[in-house]
Amino acid sequence: MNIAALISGGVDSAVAVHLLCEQGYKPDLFYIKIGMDTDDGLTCTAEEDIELASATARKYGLSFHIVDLQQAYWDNVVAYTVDRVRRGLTPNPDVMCNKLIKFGCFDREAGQGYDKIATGHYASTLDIDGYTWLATAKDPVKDQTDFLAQIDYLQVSRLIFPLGGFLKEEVRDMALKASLPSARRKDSQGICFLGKINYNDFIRRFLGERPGPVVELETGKVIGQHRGYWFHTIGQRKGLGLGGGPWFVVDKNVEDNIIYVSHGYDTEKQFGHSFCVKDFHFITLNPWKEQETEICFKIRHTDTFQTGKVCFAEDGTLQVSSEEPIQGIAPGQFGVIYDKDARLCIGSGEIRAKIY
Ligand SMILES: Nc1ncnc2c1ncn2[C@@H]1O[C@H](COP(=O)(O)OP(=O)(O)OP(=O)(O)O)[C@@H](O)[C@H]1O
Repeated sequence: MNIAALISGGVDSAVAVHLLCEQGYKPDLFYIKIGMDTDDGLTCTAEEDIELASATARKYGLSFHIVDLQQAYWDNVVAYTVDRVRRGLTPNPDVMCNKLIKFGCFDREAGQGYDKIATGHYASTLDIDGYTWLATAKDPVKDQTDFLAQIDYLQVSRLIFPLGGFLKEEVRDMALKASLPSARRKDSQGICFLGKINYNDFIRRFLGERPGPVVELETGKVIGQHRGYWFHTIGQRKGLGLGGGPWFVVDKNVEDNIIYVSHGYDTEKQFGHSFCVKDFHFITLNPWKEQETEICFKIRHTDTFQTGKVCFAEDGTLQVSSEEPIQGIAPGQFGVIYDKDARLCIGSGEIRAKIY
């Protein structure tokens, strides 16, 4: 089998390569460049990544290639991110990077001659009745299926995730035992293009600042000032600069540039019981036969799943409801739906609205 392995310079993808080699495969290794060379302050730690990735390739006698997808990344993922933030929504660049760059543009540029594409994601695949499904990882804390929930059937049926059956500690142990060049490297944090800079600086660069009031939802009282609604997301607690907290962002008025907050950990306003998703994307197929089906779901990257039910409204909108309170439902976030046992990831869609 002909395998292309995506390697980042981090410990996870190096162990994925190690495991493939132990199974007798000789994958070709690919590093994707997505930082912007010409753009001060907005580059990733590419040099160190490339050094460690190529050292792993040398250790196993594998070929190593660099694929430059910087322009595609900026045209697709950065453009999507700025568009959503401008509209007052909460984007998820990692989801779009997987869909459009790692498994989209990469495939068109370099991946086409390969039977399988391997990555160091914590996820797995399961074949059931002749269909391949995206499935969760053994390590619930590291599970990354929520970041993969926009990939399509062609993509999932060609992917392999060698780390799916391991816990993070086991992966770190394997890296140390095999003396991998990246064994002692710290985990990377989220969004690559933000590698070195702060998210607010990134947003400020595109959208500038526009001061406006912070209003207490219950009383209508102005209790502070913000620098632009795009710096704040529903569910946010930190970085509001208000005394006497905790305060949570519970709503935004984009037209009038108002941020609404509510006080206290238990403030009901930060919870909902239901939300709707437009244009829900099924990764493999629609498995729901009943009008209403029990499922698990996530609306952000957490290590626990919530339980609930889904049904389709007449206009094709998917409605997700839960008896447990759902914290910080923010339009733009991906609602990721799993089967009832949180084993299979069924698909995802952007949250349109919280339903009261
Ligand atoms: N720049 C890159 N080039 C090629 N593949 C990448 C790159 N960045 C990430 N990947 C692939 O995507 C997988 C998930 O990346 P992510 O950054 O979300 O997780 P991670 O746990 O930090 O992985 P790692 O420890 O391998 O860096 C990586 O294991 C790797 O296979």
